[in-house]
Amino acid sequence: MQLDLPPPLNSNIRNAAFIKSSTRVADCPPDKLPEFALIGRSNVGKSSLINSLTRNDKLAKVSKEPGKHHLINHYLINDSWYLVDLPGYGFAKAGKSSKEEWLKFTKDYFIERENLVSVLLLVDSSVPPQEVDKDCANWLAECEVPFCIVFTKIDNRKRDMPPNAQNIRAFKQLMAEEWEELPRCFETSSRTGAGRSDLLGYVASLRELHVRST
Ligand SMILES: Nc1nc2c(ncn2[C@@H]2O[C@H](COP(=O)(O)OP(=O)(O)OP(=O)(O)O)[C@@H](O)[C@H]2O)c(=O)[nH]1
Repeated sequence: MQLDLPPPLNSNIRNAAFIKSSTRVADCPPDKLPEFALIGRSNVGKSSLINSLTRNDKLAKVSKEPGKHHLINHYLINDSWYLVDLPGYGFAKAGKSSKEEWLKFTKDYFIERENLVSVLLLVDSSVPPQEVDKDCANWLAECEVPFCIVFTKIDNRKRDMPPNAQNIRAFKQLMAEEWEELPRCFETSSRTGAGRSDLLGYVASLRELHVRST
């Protein structure tokens, strides 16, 4: 029997453009196109990953100083879907009020944004598991927001830290204590491009499912 499926979407990125920064969900671009949001601790490498995926070093601003941006940044990919950079969480200098603000801000986004297909939760592989990342994963699951885990900086071995592969294993073990099944995990480096095509392929397959279901 021949199944009448749409042709698979191409995972290549041909063009990418910054569209706008929003301070409120209400100000985001119209929610007609599928979108994928990057979230993670401040400095985890969100902007670098956007630049690596799009092969455009100038698209998203890479920062030396953590926790500087408090905006929802929309990038239009191939004129057909969005990559969205959300403010980082868990930066050391943040006071209680800015943490609460972060929670409210991003929670609104997750609840209100109907075209959100999946969150990419970025976890820094160069440091041992951080409680705040596990909390974020649990929080996404509780809110029933689909997400995958993207380990970043696999090239970046810190001298005083355990090897990255060990940190990744430890994070998965920590999650496995509470989760029956782990979400999809990717191991990436924006420096070397490792994991890039796997992640783009996954995003393309989710977009295909999304297109079929709408
Ligand atoms: N070695 C290495 N360094 C990386 C990688 N990705 C990001 N970095 C570095 O990590 C730092 C933070 O990167 P960003 O991409 O600005 O991180 P961010 O999550 O967007 O930061 P905020 O906007 O502060 O939340 C920069 O110094 C990057 O050069 C990577 O794959 N390998």
